[in-house]
Amino acid sequence: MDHPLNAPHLQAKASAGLILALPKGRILKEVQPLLARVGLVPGGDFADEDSRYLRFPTNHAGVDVVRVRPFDVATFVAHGGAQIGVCGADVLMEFDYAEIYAPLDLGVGRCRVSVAGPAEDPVAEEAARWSRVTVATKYPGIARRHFAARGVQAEIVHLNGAMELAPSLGLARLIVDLVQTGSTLRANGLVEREVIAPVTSRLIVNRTALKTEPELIGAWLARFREALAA
Ligand SMILES: Nc1ncnc2c1ncn2[C@@H]1O[C@H](COP(=O)(O)OP(=O)(O)OP(=O)(O)O)[C@@H](O)[C@H]1O
Ligand SMILES: O=P(O)(O)OC[C@H]1O[C@H](OP(=O)(O)OP(=O)(O)O)[C@H](O)[C@@H]1O
Repeated sequence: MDHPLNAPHLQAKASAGLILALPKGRILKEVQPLLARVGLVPGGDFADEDSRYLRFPTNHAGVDVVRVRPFDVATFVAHGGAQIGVCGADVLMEFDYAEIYAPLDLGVGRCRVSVAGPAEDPVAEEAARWSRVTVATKYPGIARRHFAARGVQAEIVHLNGAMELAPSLGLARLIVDLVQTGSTLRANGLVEREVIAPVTSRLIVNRTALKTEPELIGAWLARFREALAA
């Protein structure tokens, strides 16, 4: 009974099923030390990246972890399939789900979402003054809203990766993508034109779950908050 989460009435609620959605890939690696500090240890085949299992038990009875694509974490949490998740601010901006509350900045997955274009395209520098632009991106919502805010209509080419190829192959004049070191842009002859927003990963919560299980979910939030401060 060392921690409030071990209180029997909360364990009983958790055994009804609390699900934490974690993103596959780079964020999962970066968030593992935080999970360790939180004291949440996924079990089963979780450590095996090749495992075909998608849902894993943890050391807390009734708390399971699901491992999904980073974009899908937000959708699982927004629809209440998972009550808590870890998700990039880029994904939250893209979907803008009203059902998601994002109270904690986890400080990992630090990058930015930016507009980029060919280094040798001087016209791209004047994109802000165009009335229409073509933009290749996996963030159609962010791109459309960003350009619409200044009265520019963006014609979107929706790609799931390798956006950097789009300008040289004639799909679009500009791209909207994540930039960290800038080396992917440089390697593909592009330059960052404009930063749309800084990005870090957030702990996200389904608002309805927080209302119906304030004690249980509030206790987990407190635990993450303490682990971040430690
Ligand atoms: N270069 C980067 N530096 C820091 N954080 C990043 C970087 N690229 C992506 N991220 C963050 O990590 C999250 C997941 O990105 P990642 O590249 O692992 O998956 P993905 O390629 O979007 O997923 P999928 O495999 O489903 O296409 C992004 O939503 C963003 O928040
Ligand atoms: O500025 P940089 O440090 O080069 O980082 C930016 C790159 O990182 C991400 O790709 P990632 O490595 O995740 O590959 P993916 O999009 O193909 O998954 C992003 O989509 C950029 O391409």
